[in-house]
Formats: sequence, structure tokens, C-alpha cells
Amino acid sequence: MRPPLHSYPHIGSGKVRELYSIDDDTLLMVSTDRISAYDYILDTPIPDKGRVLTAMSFFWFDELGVPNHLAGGPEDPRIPAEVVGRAMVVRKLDMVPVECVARGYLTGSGLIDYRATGAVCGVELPAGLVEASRLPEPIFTPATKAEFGDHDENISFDQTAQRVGADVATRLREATLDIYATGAGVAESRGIILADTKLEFGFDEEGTLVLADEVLTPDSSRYWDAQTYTEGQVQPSFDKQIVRNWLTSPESGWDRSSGEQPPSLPVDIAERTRARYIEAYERISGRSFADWPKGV
Ligand SMILES: Nc1ncnc(-c2cnn(Cc3cccc(F)c3)c2)c1Cl
Repeated sequence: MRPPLHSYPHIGSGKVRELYSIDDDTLLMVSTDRISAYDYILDTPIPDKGRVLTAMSFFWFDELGVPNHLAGGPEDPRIPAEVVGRAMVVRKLDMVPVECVARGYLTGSGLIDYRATGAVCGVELPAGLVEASRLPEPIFTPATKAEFGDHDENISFDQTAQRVGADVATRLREATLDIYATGAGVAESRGIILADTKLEFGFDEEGTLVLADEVLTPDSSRYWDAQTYTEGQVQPSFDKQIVRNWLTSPESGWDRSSGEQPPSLPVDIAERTRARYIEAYERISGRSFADWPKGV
């Protein structure tokens, strides 16, 4: 008999995720079907998004083979029936207060920093790079964890070292770049560009640096379709572009500059977006999403 979700104290919320306490040493990370676009949390859920992204994290934890925070499998008996398939039982860690970002391509806040300074997080880059340029080699571009709703702030390696110590900063950079290289390599072989990713680490009770949170998902990474990749323009998001295009089309009646909450999505937009998440998972993992557990 699985425990009910309400038996676990709720201890945190992300934009699209919830965190509960199972006991002093263990947490339950729940992914919802919520999707965010243009910094709004939309009021239309994407069916199965939480399950697909959870399946992706389990795949990558398995694929990467580095110490991670998983404390149970996808059907661990501590997972309440209503969230089976979209929840992970994880070890409670002493989290490192730095967002560990690796970038293989120049876009978003990295491009803004580059245009202003010729560097990203203090890492000098060649002149002449443009939107979506592939970087000569992937770079570590850490950031501070922003308060809910705010954007993370890019910081340099030295600033990171001042926060966590030079040794830990060095280990974070190595682990982040290694994990990104593995993920980007697997994705590229399946026709998906992993342009960047954000990882979180923590220390376990033995002092081991452990990969935590979600890993290499479309919510923590930029996924681009390699077939349409074109340097010099903003790339469509593999998973979110259908939603973005509808919201900025006349059909939605929404004005992005209005500051108003976007309207609900049409059923077919939600369904097509669900299909994109499933396609990304099945192409990258080589597994069928139909085999992934489902709750009640
Ligand atoms: N293994 C861990 N040990 C201790 N803390 C965390 C931890 C804390 N915060 N977050 C991010 C987050 C915030 C809201 C909802 C989420 F599902 C996840 C992850 C983890 Cl993963």
C-alpha cells in the first residue's frame, strides 16, 4: 500500500516541480504537467510532461554513471500512487548554492554577456560569434540561484570559488563539463542539439559530491533540432516552440508586452507539445515511453 501524498510535508515548489519530505534523510521530488513560457506558468497542463521529464532524468542518471542522489527506482513503494511515474525518491543532500551551467552554444544570457564584454562568466570567447554560434569548446558558466521568479545571475569561476572554495569550484566545473559532454554526445547522435544545461550538486553525509535535482531535461537544458540548426538566428525550442508560436500568434489574442497572464492553450497545442516531449525522450533514450510507469 503506497502512502498518500498528503502524508509527506510539502517543503518546496519550483516553477513546475514540488518537493516533499519523506523522512530526515529522504525527499520526494515531483514533476508536474505544468509548463512555463515567457516566464509565465501557463494554466494549461501538458499531459504526461511530468512523467516524460522524470523518465528522462532516470535515463540520464543511469547513462551518466556518476554518483547521484537517487534513493529508489521509478516505482519505489514510498512513491504515492497519484505521482508514480513523475516522482523520484532522493537522498537529502547538503546542496551547493550554485547553478552549474555548461554551454556548448552561445544564446540567452550568455549571448547578452558576450555582446557586452566579449566573455561569459569571465571566460573570454573569440570575436565574431553570433546568436546560436557553436563555441570552440563547451564552457562552465555558473550562476547564483535566484529567488522564486527571478532570473539567475551569471558569476565567474573566481566568484564561485569565493562561495564554495577553489577545490569544490574546480570539481564542479569538471563534473559539469563532463556530464554536458556525455549528454551532448548522446543527444547529437540522435539528432538533437543539447545547447546548454543546468546541473545541481550536493554533498552527501560522506562528503561525496553528488549529482542532484533533475538532469539534462528540456526544462533544465536547451534542446534544439539538429536538422533545423542555423547559426545566426534564435533556434526554435524542440519542446516549447509550438506553445511559444501559438502564444505570439494573432490566434491567441495575447499581447506579450501587456504583462497579462497568457490565455489557456487549445487542446491540439497541448497535445502536440506532449508529443514533442515523448519524441525527445524516445529518440534520446531509445526506450518506449509506453513502458514508463503511470500512477492512478
Ligand atoms: N537531493 C536533494 N537534497 C536536498 N535538496 C534538494 C533540492 C532542494 N531544492 N531543489 C530544487 C527543487 C525545488 C523545488 C522543487 C523541486 F522538485 C526541486 C532540490 C535535493 Cl534535489
